[in-house]
Amino acid sequence: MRFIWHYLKKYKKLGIINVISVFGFALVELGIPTIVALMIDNGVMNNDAGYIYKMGAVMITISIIGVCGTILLGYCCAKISTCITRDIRNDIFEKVQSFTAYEFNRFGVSSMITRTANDAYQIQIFVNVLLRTALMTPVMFVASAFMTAKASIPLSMVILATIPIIILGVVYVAKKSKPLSTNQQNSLDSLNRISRENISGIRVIRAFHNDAHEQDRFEATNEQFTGYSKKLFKLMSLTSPIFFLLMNLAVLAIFWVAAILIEQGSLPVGQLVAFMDYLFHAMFSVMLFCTVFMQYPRAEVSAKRIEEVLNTKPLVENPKNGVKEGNHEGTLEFDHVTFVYPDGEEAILKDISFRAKKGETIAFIGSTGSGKSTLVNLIPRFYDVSEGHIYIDGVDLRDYDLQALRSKLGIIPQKAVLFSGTIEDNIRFGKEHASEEEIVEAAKIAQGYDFIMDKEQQFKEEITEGATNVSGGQKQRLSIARALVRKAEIYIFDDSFSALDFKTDANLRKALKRVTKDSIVMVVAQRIASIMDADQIIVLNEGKMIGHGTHKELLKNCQIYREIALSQFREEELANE
Ligand SMILES: Nc1ncnc2c1ncn2[C@@H]1O[C@H](COP(=O)(O)OP(=O)(O)OP(=O)(O)O)[C@@H](O)[C@H]1O
Repeated sequence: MRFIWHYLKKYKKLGIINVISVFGFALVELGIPTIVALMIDNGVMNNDAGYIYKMGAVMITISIIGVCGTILLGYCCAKISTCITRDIRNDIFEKVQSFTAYEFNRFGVSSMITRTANDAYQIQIFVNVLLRTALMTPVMFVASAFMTAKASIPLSMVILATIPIIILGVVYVAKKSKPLSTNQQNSLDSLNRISRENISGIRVIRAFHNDAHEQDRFEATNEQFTGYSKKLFKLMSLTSPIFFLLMNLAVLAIFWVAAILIEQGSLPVGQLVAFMDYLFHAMFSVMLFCTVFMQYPRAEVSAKRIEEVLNTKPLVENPKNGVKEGNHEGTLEFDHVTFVYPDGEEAILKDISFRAKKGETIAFIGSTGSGKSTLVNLIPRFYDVSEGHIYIDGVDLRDYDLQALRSKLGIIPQKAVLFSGTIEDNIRFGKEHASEEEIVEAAKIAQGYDFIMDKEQQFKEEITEGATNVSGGQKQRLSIARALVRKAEIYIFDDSFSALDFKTDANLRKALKRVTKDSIVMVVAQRIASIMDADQIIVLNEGKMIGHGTHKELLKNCQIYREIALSQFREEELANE
């Protein structure tokens, strides 16, 4: 409830209008039966047509006020509940932006989507019901209970007897529905995860003939989700008929007592009609309140799941008053860096030290799993070092404002990711206000210009979801162009040349040389040919630097580098270098 209150506070004005319309609505709902009673007892019984017309006019006026109140109430409830859901979604999205891979792994992408969409929607439903009924029902209940007691004390006693039974029933339903709601939301997470995996991995599933297995897996989880949903709906749908049964029994008892009272002459007929109306409102208020109470556990589960995301402290935090610029020398330095993944035990990088300056290309090579990607991922602070320091222009990365730090970098990740939109949009992602010339130049350096011009719409060609209408190499070239357009101080090519053919790779490196004179270029590669021109090459093995030098130096003094080189070139080719 604290969570919902936190968001409700923002909409105070609408909340006040909501409360006023609730009171107006209650006044109208209870005013009509009073007028009907007066009409019957004073007008019909005394044959006074003038009195009936007068009361009829009052009734119409009150009804019009009632309609206006109801419309206003509906408007306020809808506006507040949808705005709150929008705010929650925005907050989740903003929070998720600050997450590192560790937090993503902790929640899972599918669960994060369910929390943003489905859990936020559960809150919307609850807030809507809460504003519409939770405020109205106590008002209606107290007022109609007062009116029923005023109309007839003996008849009111009959209703009083049914209330404890209703309360007990509601508490029982609320207790039962909470674990069911938790299980339902968790199985929805699993269902989304399997759907996601199946849709994105459809080609692999088909290639391995695993369609039937995946179908079974999906059906089992779907069955589980349906099971929990059915139980929950059953529980909810049973409450309504049982409640009406109770209400009808109470009505029966009331008529029985009323018949005796009328016969004794102590209850006028008009009072009975009004009483039945008050009773209906009182009971209906209780029922509506029960609905809020029964929906509360579901909303509570969703609120907890959302709060879990919002209260997560990311491993990497933006420092307050972070440094925006260093000494402008154009240097990058690793100083005795050791790194252990947050959920790991062993160090993946051990005591790494090197220095690079602008205009230089520094390359990293080593067997798979030796820590190359981990090393370059420390520069944009996807993770923080466990020991040691990394400096850019003499400033420790942890002291930089995160946005300022990342704006210095042009990253080309191992797996190229493109977004839906045009080719131009995707390149512009690197620099929002890039001119057309800059975009074309970036595409040319990335060796992407020719294939872009071959497309029907050229730079305006739409990239489909999942970038299925471009090849692996084309995707990679677009992601290189996206990084180049920002004219970064440090470029990080994380095995980005592997999807390119040898000729394109060579042309790209040649073109890069021209435009990266004032930048540091970091290249992670598997192919010696891609890095042999680098100013420094670092050879990694099980997280340790086992070689550091130029291609020629390493051929002479690093056994592992020589072995890698010999696996890709003949001895004579290396000798001719
Ligand atoms: N998020 C993570 N949590 C825990 N361990 C990880 C994580 N990411 C990578 N690792 C481990 O860290 C080690 C180094 O991985 P990394 O991706 O840096 O290697 P690499 O040299 O880039 O390999 P490749 O050439 O195959 O890309 C591997 O043993 C890997 O299993």
